[in-house]
Amino acid sequence: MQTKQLHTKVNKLTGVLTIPGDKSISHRAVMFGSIAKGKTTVLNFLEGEDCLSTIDCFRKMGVDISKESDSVVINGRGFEGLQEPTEILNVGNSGTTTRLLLGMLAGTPFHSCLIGDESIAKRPMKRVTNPLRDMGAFIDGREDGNYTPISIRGGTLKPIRYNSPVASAQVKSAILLAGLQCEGTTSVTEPHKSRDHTERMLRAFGGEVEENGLTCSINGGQQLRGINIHVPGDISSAAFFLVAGAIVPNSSITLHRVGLNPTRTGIIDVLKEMGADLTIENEQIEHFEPVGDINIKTSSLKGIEISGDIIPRLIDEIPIIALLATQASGDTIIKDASELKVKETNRIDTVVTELKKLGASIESTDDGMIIHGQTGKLTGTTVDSYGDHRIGMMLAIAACIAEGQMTLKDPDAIAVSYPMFFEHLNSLID
Ligand SMILES: O=C(O)C1=C[C@@H](OP(=O)(O)O)[C@@H](O)[C@H](O)C1
Ligand SMILES: C=C(OP(=O)(O)O)C(=O)O
Repeated sequence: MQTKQLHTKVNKLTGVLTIPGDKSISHRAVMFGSIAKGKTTVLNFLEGEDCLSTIDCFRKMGVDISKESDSVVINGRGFEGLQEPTEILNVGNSGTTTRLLLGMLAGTPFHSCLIGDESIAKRPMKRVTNPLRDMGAFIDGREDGNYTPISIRGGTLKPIRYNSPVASAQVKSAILLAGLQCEGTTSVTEPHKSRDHTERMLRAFGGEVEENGLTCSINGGQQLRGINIHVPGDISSAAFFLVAGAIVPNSSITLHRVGLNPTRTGIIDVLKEMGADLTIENEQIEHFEPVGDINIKTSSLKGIEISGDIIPRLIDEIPIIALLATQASGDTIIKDASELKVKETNRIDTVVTELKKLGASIESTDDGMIIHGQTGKLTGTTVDSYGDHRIGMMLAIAACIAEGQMTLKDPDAIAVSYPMFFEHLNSLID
């Protein structure tokens, strides 16, 4: 197992960063580009391992995808251009690849088999395989199609009206992508609004999707056309530096061209409510997603409650929010977040275990955690990412305010979403 010595107790973090491309949007750009007709050019594509897994899967289905100096170019030939893969499709560590791909393959007239890494093999897939079976796909896998390896043979699909028990963009997107391949109207209703990148991108590719409150509907048989996309910086990656800027003394960090899609900006709302010194400039819509520049300075913070509708808007940021809360006065209570248990790790357990090792006062609850802020200094020790990129990055930011030495096990996991993370962090350290 690889380990990395982390920078501890840094004096300040200052500088400007351009955050790498959004992971959710990069996945979708390759997927929609593959099922559209014509050329799609993607600028600022995230070269993280998860998105590379998506490219690899579509190449195995015969899609011509090339990497140019500053872009990825996809020559789409429509759904009918996808070919039966002769090899297993390896989704790596990526839940988004697995679930959206299953939605696409639900209607393709061939067989495919999906495998991934150890973490993917533990993530529940029935949330998509059940509704896709109801639509007419033939699916098998471990525990009746709940876990990879999963094999799928596309069928002649019929539309459904699906009431999703979870607010999940992966579930919503999988069903909409299957709905695109059947006659009639398919709709998905979710308990809270999840990220809407699929809906925005479908429209940008010339498709139509209706949104009515918490329900999204799509008509089958639409033909998408290739487009040019400039992927915004990933707010989920920016979050690590937003928190770092707020908690490291004497800091001021500016992040350029960060995606500010309202279904993703829960982290900004939380930082502001906790009292962070944060400003946003140059807000504009680029292509079909809002972007802007964010500045954050060392801040005096107070604990808050985070629950309900905001949870899907910051679900991937909860590990770094937990660290933020250790530096705030009073308690921060995170509720309604049991989805954390089915991410790359059980993020309630891994966050609480690792922050406790550093001396934080934090406890897990059934659907979240309670953090008692400012109860003492964090002290360096050996910590573990458990192969989860977001846990690894949270711990590297924790090191910046910890005393003593700190070693991170399995730092390479970070390349899943942010291969340049340590270069970017080092560039801000005095
Ligand atoms: O659709 C997407 O791109 C994603 C949706 C979220 O998952 P869920 O749909 O499971 O909430 C998120 O946690 C994941 O990182 C990316
Ligand atoms: C949960 C995540 O991604 P995925 O579901 O695509 O593995 C994440 O990036 O935090």
